[in-house]
Amino acid sequence: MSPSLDPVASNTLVLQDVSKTYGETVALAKVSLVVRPGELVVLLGPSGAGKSTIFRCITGLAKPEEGSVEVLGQSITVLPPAKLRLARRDIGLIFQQFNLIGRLSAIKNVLAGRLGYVPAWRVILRLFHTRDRQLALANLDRVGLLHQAYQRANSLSGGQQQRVAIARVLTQESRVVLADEPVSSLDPEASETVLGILRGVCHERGIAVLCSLHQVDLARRYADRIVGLRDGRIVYDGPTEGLQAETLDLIYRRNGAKENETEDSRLRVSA
Ligand SMILES: Nc1ncnc2c1ncn2[C@@H]1O[C@H](COP(=O)(O)OP(=O)(O)OP(=O)(O)O)[C@@H](O)[C@H]1O
Repeated sequence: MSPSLDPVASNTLVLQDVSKTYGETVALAKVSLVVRPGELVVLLGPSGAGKSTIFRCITGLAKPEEGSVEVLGQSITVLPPAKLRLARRDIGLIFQQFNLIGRLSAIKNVLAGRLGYVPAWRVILRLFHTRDRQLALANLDRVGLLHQAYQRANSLSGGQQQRVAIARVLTQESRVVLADEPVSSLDPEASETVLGILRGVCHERGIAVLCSLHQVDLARRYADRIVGLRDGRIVYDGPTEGLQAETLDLIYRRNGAKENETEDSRLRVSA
């Protein structure tokens, strides 16, 4: 079924035939994918495959030459700047390097998730409503950090900082979350904790999560669905069980797999 014809997906994240080039480099070639509410989709692909470009197209930071990107039914590719800013409120971002303000407490970082909702003067004076503070505390509790709410962010471990970043997107009340290599700088134990929480909140709150990873074993264990990207093209879209050696060869082009796969050689399994 074409992604845009799926009635559930029309309400979350839909990319259809998205192409993006940088000079001679084809970063994305006719990429179509859907992330539904409460679904954690992991993007796998070697360096340069186009994962970050997908994220930039979804947030409107990169403009595709062709195709459309829809977030919660709004077409990001054609929104005027003021409306794009509003639409971005629905897109929570989780980065490899956490992007917290280190000298501020965990709760102040989490409250930053409300910035799109409160007037600028309240932000400058740091006057958040009680409801916002309660929401921030509840979300810190959800990620297991309530007792560290007033600790400076830069005194927390990497795993704890990433959990603060998750609490921030929950406080933003984003219905779409993009996580760009969220565990790349974490040790194995913290990686498991962070991905477990991300999957938990995705399922509990019906958030559509698109998450890029470089660790195939983690993708297998935490994803609801895998999208494999190679040279800007989707070469696999299907369940985690389909991530066998043959599929990994296609994504990572190992064992002498051909340099130029044709359209027919792509493996596309419906989820
Ligand atoms: N601003 C840019 N200018 C020129 N080329 C770019 C730019 N951004 C990305 N590219 C190119 O587009 C292709 C896709 O890059 P992208 O960063 O999306 O890959 P990636 O899968 O996120 O890689 P990584 O896993 O290393 O982060 C690469 O060939 C890259 O060099």
